[in-house]
Amino acid sequence: MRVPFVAANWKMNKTLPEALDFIEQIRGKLPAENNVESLICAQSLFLSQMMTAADAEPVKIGAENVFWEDAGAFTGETSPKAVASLGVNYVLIGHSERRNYFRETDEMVNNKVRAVLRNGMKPIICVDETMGQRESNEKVHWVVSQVIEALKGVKAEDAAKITIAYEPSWAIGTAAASAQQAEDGCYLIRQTIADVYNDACAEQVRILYGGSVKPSNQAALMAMPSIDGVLVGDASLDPETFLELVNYDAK
Ligand SMILES: O=C[C@H](O)COP(=O)(O)O
Repeated sequence: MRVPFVAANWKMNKTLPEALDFIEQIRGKLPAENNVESLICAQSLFLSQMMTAADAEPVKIGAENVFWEDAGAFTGETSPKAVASLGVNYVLIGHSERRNYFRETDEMVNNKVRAVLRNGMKPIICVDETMGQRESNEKVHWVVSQVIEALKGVKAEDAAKITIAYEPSWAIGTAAASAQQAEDGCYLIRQTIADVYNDACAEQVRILYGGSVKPSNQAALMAMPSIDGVLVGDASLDPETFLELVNYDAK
């Protein structure tokens, strides 16, 4: 049984006071984590303070990125080992903004996925798709190849710790994919995991949809059989809206 998952990606937004104020505003209003797992991924520089502030709350705090080496001469990078030492559970890997603006390749994504797992954390692997790729008839679907490449060298027992987010960049910050388009992408990802590993593993992996999710379109998305949750950017920045998203099944 996969627990529904609502994950916020704050991206490069909020100062430390704003982040801590957000935690105060959601305090005591979150669903129990065995009903809906909730997560806020924020800038690494204030993860520690957020972890402390949210310690007694069911919401988890995650990172938006890490480097693939644990330590060394990599000025300005964020060590996965250091992030794990804070007690962080989840790390977003391979977000389309990282792939597009910072030229992260499938190989880098794979290295980061393995670094996150090696340090006892859980990766949320984002796979992208442009409208051009969606409409082309390439033999190997773009989404499929990103999943296969991201999971190279990952053992089946670790694969169950992974979450995959289908985030077509044509739907980020613009108009969301329809629930059926989102379902098609998530279904394809689950089939790919079954092909790479097996059906039991594919049944355990949670698959999220991301791209212009709001309280108004969330229910239709989450009703789809292959969609276990949502990864939310803009709409997650407002505490009241975030509460609506995580308490979607209490409406
Ligand atoms: O990680 C989140 C996605 O980039 C979606 O962002 P958005 O909800 O602002 O479209």
